Amino acid sequence: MKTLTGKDLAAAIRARTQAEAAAGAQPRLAVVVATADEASLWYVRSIAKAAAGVGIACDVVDLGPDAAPGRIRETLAGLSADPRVHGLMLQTPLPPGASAQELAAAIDPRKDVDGANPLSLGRLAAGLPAFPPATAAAVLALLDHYEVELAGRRAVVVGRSTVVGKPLAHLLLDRHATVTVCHSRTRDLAAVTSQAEVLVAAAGRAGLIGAAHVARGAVVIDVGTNPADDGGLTGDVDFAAVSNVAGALTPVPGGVGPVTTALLLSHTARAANRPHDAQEEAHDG
Ligand SMILES: NC(=O)C1=CN([C@@H]2O[C@H](COP(=O)(O)OP(=O)(O)OC[C@H]3O[C@@H](n4cnc5c(N)ncnc54)[C@H](OP(=O)(O)O)[C@@H]3O)[C@@H](O)[C@H]2O)C=CC1
Ligand SMILES: Nc1nc(=O)c2c([nH]1)NC[C@@H]1CN(c3ccc(C(=O)N[C@@H](CCC(=O)O)C(=O)O)cc3)C=[N+]21
Repeated sequence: MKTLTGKDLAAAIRARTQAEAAAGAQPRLAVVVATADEASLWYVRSIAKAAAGVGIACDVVDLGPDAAPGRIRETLAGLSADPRVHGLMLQTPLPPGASAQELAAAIDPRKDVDGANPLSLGRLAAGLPAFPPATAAAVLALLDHYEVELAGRRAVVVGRSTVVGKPLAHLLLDRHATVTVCHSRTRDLAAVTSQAEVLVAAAGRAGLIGAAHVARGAVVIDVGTNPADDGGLTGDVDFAAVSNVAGALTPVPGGVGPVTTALLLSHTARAANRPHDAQEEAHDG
């Protein structure tokens, strides 16, 4: 069994991003936060730290866990219109009553480095240039880095969220995989996932994927980041059990997570240097 770590790939992406960031005006990423969720705040701190390391300015705009949806929307609209800001992301979760899907429509698609605006997902689905969510892009980047063949192969994604499962299904389809998406209403999950040659777990349920869910030799990517009893993080995959069956498996931590952060910054550098790259037809002018 091969362990597919993300650390070296993340470092390579950061090095490339640093060079790209140094090539033009300093890129700036704004992260809007309206939560007290510890995992989410950890991610924000790690984005800010990694940004500093590659020469990208990062503004964290913390509106507090009680922010009204209108206030979040106005903040996003203001940052969308601010020419100093190249990348803009709205952190989830959000306060009760605030819809990420609705609010993300206020993010200028050219600055939508985490692919959250419904326009970005629509363009992705239509095969048009757009920034995919950094997490979905990280899964593809890991598969490419380890030269995992996708064309013609059976891929199964567990999870259908707008940030991970859905965009990932489109990215895999684009690469000519035969894609099945599972969710909480899927009957006999193991019967479906054990057909996968490439299995991606993005359900947010610790240990959901056990040995019986995995075909011998399959490549398994674990997107889950669940709080563990020891205060650390654990994935959706039972690592010990599945490592006896899978051909290759990503660890948590140290797998998809670091690549996600690196790609968010890479998208920001690209948005700064080539603002029309991702959204050629979304805006005229
Ligand atoms: N490493 C990284 O960079 C990132 C990691 N994550 C992690 O990935 C995981 C998923 O995140 P996210 O997509 O936002 O989560 P959501 O809660 O939004 O979505 C979870 C999905 O999994 C499905 N699901 C839940 N339970 C089961 C089950 N028992 N069997 C089958 N499907 C199930 C849900 O089905 P239904 O639609 O029917 O409810 C839903 O589609 C989380 O652990 C999160 O922390 C997220 C973003 C980035
Ligand atoms: N709009 C939005 N987009 C997101 O992508 C998003 C979000 N909101 N809200 C929160 C979740 C969570 N998330 C993580 C990213 C990286 C790590 C990561 O790098 N984790 C380290 C380990 C961290 C540790 O050990 O504590 C690792 O996996 O190696 C974790 C979690 C992105 N999220």
